[in-house]
Amino acid sequence: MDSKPVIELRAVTKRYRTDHHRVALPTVSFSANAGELVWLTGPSGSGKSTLLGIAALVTEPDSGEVWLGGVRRDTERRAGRILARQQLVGLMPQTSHLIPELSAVQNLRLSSDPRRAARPTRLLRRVGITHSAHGRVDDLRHGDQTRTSLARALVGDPAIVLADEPSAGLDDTDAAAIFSVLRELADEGRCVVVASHDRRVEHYAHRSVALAAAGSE
Ligand SMILES: Nc1ncnc2c1ncn2[C@@H]1O[C@H](COP(=O)(O)OP(=O)(O)OP(=O)(O)O)[C@@H](O)[C@H]1O
Repeated sequence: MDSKPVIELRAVTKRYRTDHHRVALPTVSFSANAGELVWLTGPSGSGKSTLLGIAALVTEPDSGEVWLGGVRRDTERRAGRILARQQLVGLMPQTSHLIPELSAVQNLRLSSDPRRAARPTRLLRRVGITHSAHGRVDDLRHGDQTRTSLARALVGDPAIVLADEPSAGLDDTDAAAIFSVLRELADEGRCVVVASHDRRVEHYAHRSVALAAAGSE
C-alpha cells in the first residue's frame, strides 16, 4: 500500500459567502491514503459535505492547503483544478442530480470524456444494475438510482472516490451493496472517503474520522 496520503488537507477552513457569520468548517486537517476507506462522521452541520467538497476541488477553502496525489492543488489555476478533479476524483454527491428522463447508461455517458470513460454497462453491472440500465432513471427504485450515482462517480476511473451520505434512505440490502462496492474500490487501491451518519458503514471502514460539532471553534 502507498503510504503517502492521496488526500491531504492541511488546516483548511471555510465560511460560505451567503452565510459568512457562520463557520462551515472550523480549522481541520485530514488525510486519507490509497487502499483505505475512511468513514467521515460528525454531527449534522459539522462540515462533512464541505470537507468532501474541498477534497473534490469543488469548494475553495478560505485558508489552508489542499494536496491531492502529492501535488498542492489550491494554488493551481482554475483550469488546472478542473483537470485534476476530472482526472483524480469521483464524487458521489448527497443529491444525485441524475437526469431523470435519461437512462442510467445515458447519464453515465454524459458525465465524462468518452475517450477516458469506462464502459457504462460494465460499471452499472458492477453496482448491480443490469436489466434496468436502459430505462428512464426516474422509473428506477431509489436504491437503483443510488447505485447509478455510484457508477457515474466511477466513469473516469478515479483514484479518489468521495461519497456523501451514500446510504441515505436505503434499506439494509441496498446499503450493504453500496458499501461493499465502496470497500472493494478501496481494496483495489483507491482512496475512498464516505461522509455519513449511518453506522452501517462502520463494518466496511478501515478507520473513522470525526468532525467536531459546529460552533466549537
Ligand atoms: N452552500 C452553502 N452556503 C451556505 N452555507 C452552507 C452551504 N453548504 C453548507 N452550509 C452550511 O455550512 C455548515 C456545514 O454544512 P455541511 O453540509 O458541510 O455539514 P454536514 O456535516 O455535511 O451536515 P449534514 O450531516 O447535515 O449533511 C452548515 O451550517 C450549513 O448550513
